[in-house]
Amino acid sequence: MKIGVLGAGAFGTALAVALAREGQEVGLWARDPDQAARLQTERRNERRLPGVDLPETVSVSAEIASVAQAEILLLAVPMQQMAGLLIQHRAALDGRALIGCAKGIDLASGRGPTQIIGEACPKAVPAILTGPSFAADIARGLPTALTLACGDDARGEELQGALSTPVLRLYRTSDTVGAELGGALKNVVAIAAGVVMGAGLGDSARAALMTRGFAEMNRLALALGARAETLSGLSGFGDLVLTCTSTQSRNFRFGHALGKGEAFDPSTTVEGAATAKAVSQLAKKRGIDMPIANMVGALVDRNITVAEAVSTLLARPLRKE
Ligand SMILES: NC(=O)C1=CN([C@@H]2O[C@H](COP(=O)(O)OP(=O)(O)OC[C@H]3O[C@@H](n4cnc5c(N)ncnc54)[C@H](O)[C@@H]3O)[C@@H](O)[C@H]2O)C=CC1
Ligand SMILES: O=C(CO)COP(=O)(O)O
Repeated sequence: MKIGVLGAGAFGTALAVALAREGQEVGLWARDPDQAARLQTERRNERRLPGVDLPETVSVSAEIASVAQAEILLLAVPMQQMAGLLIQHRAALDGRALIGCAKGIDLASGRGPTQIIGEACPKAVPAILTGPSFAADIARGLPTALTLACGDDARGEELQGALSTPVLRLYRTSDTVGAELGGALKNVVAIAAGVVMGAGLGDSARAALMTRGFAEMNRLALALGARAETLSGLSGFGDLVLTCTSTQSRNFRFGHALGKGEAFDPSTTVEGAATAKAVSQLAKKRGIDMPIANMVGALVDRNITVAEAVSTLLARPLRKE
């Protein structure tokens, strides 16, 4: 089955490499014609995925219409760009199996990837691929387990089969809400974990933060219709552990810089920054308590200092676990 990957950043390139290595024919779309031409001739994406060669079965193009002819399309662009991309290229994309790979909530609409896909492309089959997986690990062929969520379970099963490889193991669910909220919310908690470590508060504080962050993730996700077991799976708990404990995570590193009072490269994709604000808005509307997400949103906007954020969290009333 031919696969198209839209977005030639770290994750899109890594997925293209992993699938092509198994003999799949993969079209990779880069919106910038110069970048597409460079990737096609140099066979490397040194900026986003250094040191990894593109297999011969990956063809790179800046023409979305040709890549969009594939049976399965993976959308590997940042969350805040996804709605615009789908609307701009609706004619080429509607009616296809569109698998969102972004981990976030759209700040303008409060929606996650599958809802954004469904609204922009009503005839598409929306799905999401998420779970603990650094692009660099996938590209190196290291073993990785992911969650593929599709509301139509029969289509989900087809996609699971088409996108699994011996080292890329996809588990399947029909709980798209849980899968996308797990991936989005863990990025917010990963920023907070980075802040804790950057500010020198220690491993015990990070463990406490992760645990209370997980409680917060569940609170919002269950209120929005997610299943608890999805949040306890790869897309929630699994990815929370990965991103809160690894310096490979950009969200963690961004938080670490905040905690240390250091600058951070603004061109780096940090999904949890906008998503913290989107989450705070969603939670506020529903009267759900999300103290960690609120703090991360305030820190990102520089409305509060790290010291104030920590003392506010520690001063909350004592309560039952
Ligand atoms: N890098 C990783 O390890 C993983 C990333 N993800 C998710 O994948 C998504 C993308 O992340 P990365 O690839 O890592 O980011 P990245 O920053 O490496 O690449 C993003 C790419 O999207 C392109 N892009 C941005 N707006 C676009 C638009 N409107 N049209 C076309 N292309 C556009 C950029 O040019 C860039 O090539 C994020 O939501 C991230 O959370 C998920 C799992 C792992
Ligand atoms: O989602 C990821 C790993 O599962 C990648 O995390 P970062 O976006 O924080 O680098």
